[in-house]
Amino acid sequence: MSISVEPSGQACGARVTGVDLSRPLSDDTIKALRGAWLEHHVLAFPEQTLRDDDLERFTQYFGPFGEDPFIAPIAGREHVIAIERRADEQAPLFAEAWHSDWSFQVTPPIGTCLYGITIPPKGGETLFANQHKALDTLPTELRQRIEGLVAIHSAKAGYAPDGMYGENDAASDRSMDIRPSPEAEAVQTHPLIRRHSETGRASLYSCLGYIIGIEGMSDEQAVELMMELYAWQTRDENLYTHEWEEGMLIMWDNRCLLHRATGGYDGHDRLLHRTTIGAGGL
Ligand SMILES: O=C(O)CCC(=O)C(=O)O
Ligand SMILES: [Fe+2]
Repeated sequence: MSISVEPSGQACGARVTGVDLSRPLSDDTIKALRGAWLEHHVLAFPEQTLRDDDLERFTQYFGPFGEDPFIAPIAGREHVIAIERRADEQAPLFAEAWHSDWSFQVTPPIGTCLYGITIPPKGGETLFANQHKALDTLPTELRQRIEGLVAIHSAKAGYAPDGMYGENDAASDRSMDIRPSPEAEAVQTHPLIRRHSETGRASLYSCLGYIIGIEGMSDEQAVELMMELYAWQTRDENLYTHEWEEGMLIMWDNRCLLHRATGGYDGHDRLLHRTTIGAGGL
């Protein structure tokens, strides 16, 4: 069996076939997959039949597990969470704001793996925005304004007790096991332009879901600048729309992508299992 990598033709993303992820992979295969991942930023492996053991083994080929706060792991697993929505669920959609996973951490996970178990017949695509491309094409004037700026990230808008998934959400019928905490008030800074820890390529690292301000700027100034930047980061030219299939595993690179969930599948269940890849020594 030889591995085939077929680019999506969009701003990032490739479909990988010719590899069975329910079996241990050779070092050569892992190396080839890592190379393809660094090149395409999102890899999609269709037609896999994976148990959580397989998902965990695959994840660890690329780094140690990340730390996943605020969402309880599924029963019997420390590092697998369920991204879940029932057919009749009325709670606001999870992860609909553009974000890079856990960007409020000191060292956010370099990647995320997501395996499609129950996939609705339509809707529920995951959108990705290539932030190398967004930076490379950024108008010079805007780039000059953000050069050297440092953003303040926090989980509080979502996961503090008074955040989106906190008390306001407590009476909702959300099926995901989200555990808000005062710890979500913590803040962490990251530069708006960052270098990728493996390729050294620069990208934008700005994230609507978690940024709460910019160092040295008033809130009004920061919001205005962030909105201008987001419009550019997520313009059509930078996007890849990922369409799910049951039995498909994807892995994406949080260092150079934003992503978000979409709805459009009311009346259908959706269930995926997720792990994160920590930075380890990177
Ligand atoms: O549900 C989705 O499509 C994406 C959810 C998400 O943001 C994540 O799992 O990190
Ligand atoms: Fe996410």
